[in-house]
Amino acid sequence: MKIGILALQGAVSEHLTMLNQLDVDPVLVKNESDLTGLNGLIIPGGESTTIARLMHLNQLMEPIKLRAKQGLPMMGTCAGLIILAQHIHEQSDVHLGILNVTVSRNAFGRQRDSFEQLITVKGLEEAFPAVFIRAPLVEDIGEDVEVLATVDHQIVAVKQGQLIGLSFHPELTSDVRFHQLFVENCRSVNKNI
Ligand SMILES: NC(=O)CC[C@H](N)C(=O)O
Repeated sequence: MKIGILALQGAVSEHLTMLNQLDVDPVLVKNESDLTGLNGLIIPGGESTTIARLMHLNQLMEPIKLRAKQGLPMMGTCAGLIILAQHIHEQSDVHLGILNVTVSRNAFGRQRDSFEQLITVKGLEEAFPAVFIRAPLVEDIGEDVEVLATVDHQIVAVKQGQLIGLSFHPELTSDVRFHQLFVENCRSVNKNI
């Protein structure tokens, strides 16, 4: 199973460390050719405007959008969630615009810049240590979007079909369960792998 990590800016090596602990072949995605044969794609945290600018520069925006429409599983963490979102609060331009949610950038930041909290996640038996850094919040979700986790009644993890969006950074912990969950998701889509 080949799992790509969009490797333009942000927490790329941290996602790589997580994938190296699982039974998959990680691929650093910098150009369109790196998308060939992928069974899943992770969009890391970092700075969403920078990642988006580099995606345009490297001509990755449209090819990734196309693959999402074809059903390639994707997981966006923090800035990655913003990149996936269909609507961004008080911002007219969106990036991939494929995940049916409205996100608000730096929404927790106004209260607490960064923090770690144990959260309950649908599909995980034990609580997960979620690391939030200038994190976006999911303000609104479409009908087909499932909420996986909340913090103080605010949505911080969602799933819509093959797409997972997280406000926090599972790659900044030593807990590999979210990556495992994503890989299982990729495996169930690519049943012959
Ligand atoms: N840690 C993060 O990925 C922060 C995301 C950042 N606030 C953004 O808007 O892109």
